[in-house]
Amino acid sequence: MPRAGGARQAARPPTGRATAASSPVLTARRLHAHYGGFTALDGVDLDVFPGRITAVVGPNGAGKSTLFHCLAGTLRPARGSVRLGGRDITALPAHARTRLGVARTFQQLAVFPSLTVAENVRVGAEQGRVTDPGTVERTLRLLGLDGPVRALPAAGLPTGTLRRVELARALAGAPRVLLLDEPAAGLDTAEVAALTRVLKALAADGTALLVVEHDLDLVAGLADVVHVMTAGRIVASGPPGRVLDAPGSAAGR
Ligand SMILES: Nc1ncnc2c1ncn2[C@@H]1O[C@H](COP(=O)(O)OP(=O)(O)OP(=O)(O)O)[C@@H](O)[C@H]1O
Repeated sequence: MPRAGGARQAARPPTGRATAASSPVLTARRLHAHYGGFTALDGVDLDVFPGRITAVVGPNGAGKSTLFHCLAGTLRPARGSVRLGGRDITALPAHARTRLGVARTFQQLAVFPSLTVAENVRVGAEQGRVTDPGTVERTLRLLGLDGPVRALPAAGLPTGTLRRVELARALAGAPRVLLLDEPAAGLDTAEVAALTRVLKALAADGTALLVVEHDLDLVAGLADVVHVMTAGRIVASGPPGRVLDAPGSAAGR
């Protein structure tokens, strides 16, 4: 992945346009979710700010994916609310949230194998908040997909490239909020470094990012604020240096 232009060197504190945006764009309040009799989310509050990278970490089974699904609209919480800007979107399905500017990537890659790279990205543009052909080209360039690879079918491309295609697809609709589920899964060290630069550049440009990630070193180098989940609750929040390295941290670094 090529260097993204304008990437910030440091993620903290937010700079540029982001500084003025002090109110959260996406908020979750008192979210509860159950699977049968099992409580997976037990009153989660979360704020996602424009121009910042917010990370959620925690041990297996903590409820991270359940929270992610509630934000993306693929799971309805039993109680609590999700708001985008001032609007209550708790009852809106995923595609309606995408239209309003909440884009996501998937832990299991989700691209159309028979479509080319550029066609996949165009699909994302059509599903998003803004349909602007220029956005597709800009996004392909940002992710280093504007060379010959743009005309190749997605089927058979390496994981690192497909992760970029998926990210490009999510970005092509010019989202206000980008939800990333394990974005570094399957990437090598160089690809993770390149991904980090792209995500920081997006945040510097004002996008709100939420990352659910197992790789705590990536989170340490990426996030402005980290929330640690355990047993369906957020048990610690703060800058990565404070939260991840705290003695006995539930983040487990
Ligand atoms: N569809 C389901 N049916 C029943 N239980 C589920 C279901 N999905 C998740 N759970 C349970 O809910 C709890 C939270 O799961 P969740 O996947 O949200 O955790 P997680 O923090 O994302 O874990 P991981 O890091 O392993 O992905 C776990 O105990 C899990 O077994």
